[in-house]
Parts: sequence; C-alpha cells; structure tokens
Amino acid sequence: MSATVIEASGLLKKYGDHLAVAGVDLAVPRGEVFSLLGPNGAGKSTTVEILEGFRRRDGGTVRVLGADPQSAGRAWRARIGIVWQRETLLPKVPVREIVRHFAGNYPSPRGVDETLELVGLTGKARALADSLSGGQRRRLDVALGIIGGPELLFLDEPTTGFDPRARRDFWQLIRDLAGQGTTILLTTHYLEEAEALADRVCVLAGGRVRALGAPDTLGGRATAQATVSWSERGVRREIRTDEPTRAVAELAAGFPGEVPELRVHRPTLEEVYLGLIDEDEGAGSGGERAEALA
Ligand SMILES: Nc1ncnc2c1ncn2[C@@H]1O[C@H](COP(=O)(O)OP(=O)(O)OP(=O)(O)O)[C@@H](O)[C@H]1O
Repeated sequence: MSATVIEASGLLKKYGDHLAVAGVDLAVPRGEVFSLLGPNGAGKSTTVEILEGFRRRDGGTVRVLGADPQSAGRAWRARIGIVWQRETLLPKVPVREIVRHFAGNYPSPRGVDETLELVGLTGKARALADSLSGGQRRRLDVALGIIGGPELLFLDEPTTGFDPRARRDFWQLIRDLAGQGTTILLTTHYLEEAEALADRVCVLAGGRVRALGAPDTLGGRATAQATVSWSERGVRREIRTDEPTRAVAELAAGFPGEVPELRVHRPTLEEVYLGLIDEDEGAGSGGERAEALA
C-alpha cells in the first residue's frame, strides 16, 4: 500500500478561456489531515472534484489511492468517503434507515449505530430526516460520508451550521478518524478549523498554490516579527521585534512587579492567510485596477 494517498502534478482545468486550476502539485501522505484554503473562486472545489473523479482535468497527472480518478471503478469509489458542500436532500425516512441504506453500498461498512454515535445522532436515530435542524442534517451528511469506513475522506465545509459544541465534537471525530489512519482532505473557510485539525494547509488562489505548510509555520509565521505590547501609566505601548524574549526580559527589568497588561502577539493563521490573498489580488488585478482608474 503506497504511503502517498493523493498525488497531483501539474493539474490543469479550464472552463472556456478561464484557467480555474493552473498547474497545481499536491502530495498527501496516508493518515494526514490536509486542508485546502482559499477565497471564493480559488479553484478548491474544482481541484477536489478532479481528485474525487467527478470532473475531468485538462492537463497534469493524478493518482488517488493508486488509481487515476478519471478511470477508477466501483471498488476504488468504495474506498473514499465524501461530505459534499451542499446538504443532501433528505426524505421523510428515519435517520437510522437512511444510514443503514447507505451502508448497503459498501463492502465492509462501519456499524450503523456506531456511526450515529460517532456523529452525535444517536438520540435522533428514529427521527424523520427531514425534521432535523441544519446542524443535525450536516451531522447526517458526515455519517453518510464515513459509513463506508473510507481510507480517504473528502470534507467540503463540513461544519457549516454547527454550534460551537458540535464543532468541537466534530473536530474530535476528525482527529479520531485520522488517528485510525484515515486520510482527510478538508476544504474550509474557517481558519481556526484548519488550525485545529490540519497537519498541513495549502492556500490556493487564482488556481495556483500560494503557500503550503504546517499551520503554525505557514508564510514564515513562527519566525515573523512579534508585537510586544503593555500599558504604562494608562497608555498602551507596543514594539515590534525579532527577539520577543529579550524584549520582555528588558521590559520586566524596568518594572517593579508584573508588566501591566503584557501581551506578545505573532501573526495568526488568519493574518498570514489574508496577507497571502491580498498579495495575490494585488499581483493578479493590478493592471485591471490601473485601467479602471485611468
Ligand atoms: N462549471 C463551471 N463552469 C464555468 N466556470 C466554472 C465552473 N465551475 C467553477 N467555475 C469557475 O472556476 C473558478 C474556480 O471555481 P471553484 O468552484 O473551483 O472555486 P472554489 O475555490 O471552490 O470557490 P468557493 O470557495 O466559492 O467554493 C471560478 O472562477 C468559477 O467561477
């Protein structure tokens, strides 16, 4: 069994004249939680649909679980799970029945009750699916995505509509699945979700990979300048420094006790992400802006 579950090289997709995916390279090892980030229209869904085998590429090579998704068959499909961005249309059928029905599509599914338990729907097993709340429907979508016991799970905006408790529970479920060796490709607009879950994040913009790395080091985050701030006689003061430890030590020496309201801040994932996206927009549309101003 290959250690690399997803391999894409030079991936290209055009819609008419528009290059939606413009030469993307990805390699995702088994058991990794890999998150795709990027603004609306960045090419995330197109990339994911190509990896899932639902969209034909115009160039590049792709292997997912050792096969080309464009020509892989039913046995391959049974090894992947998908939680779509859109909610599934739900019939007036008890939740447990729907999950049981889906389990019948797979050669070795997870237990139905175990799956309901995993997604926190045990209490709703007998409820009619169309009576579920938005967040509960999303949990059912997740149940249908994992019922087959997939080796690779695609999650597209999985926690939309979840309350904070449900989101935390869902994150734990993802960690558990990853701990059991499931590879997870997570597309999300929630940066704190990517930070909480992903081993690596990939920022796509304009169909290209703009940054790739661990969430805590992305874009030089871990070594970026820190802002040390504190209060002095009721006035907020701050300095930016490459050596926050030294700055704090020097500050501490000048105060008799605690440094009032001391804070050390390094860029958050969101700040790094927004910086990358702004750079991209500046590079991509500068000409158009200049023309518009002319
Ligand atoms: N079926 C299609 N026909 C024509 N253009 C398309 C089609 N699907 C997507 N596009 C275009 O391709 C680009 C990438 O779209 P894609 O859906 O992959 O972006 P995304 O990153 O998933 O965005 P979002 O965060 O909004 O879901 C966009 O400019 C979009 O308008």
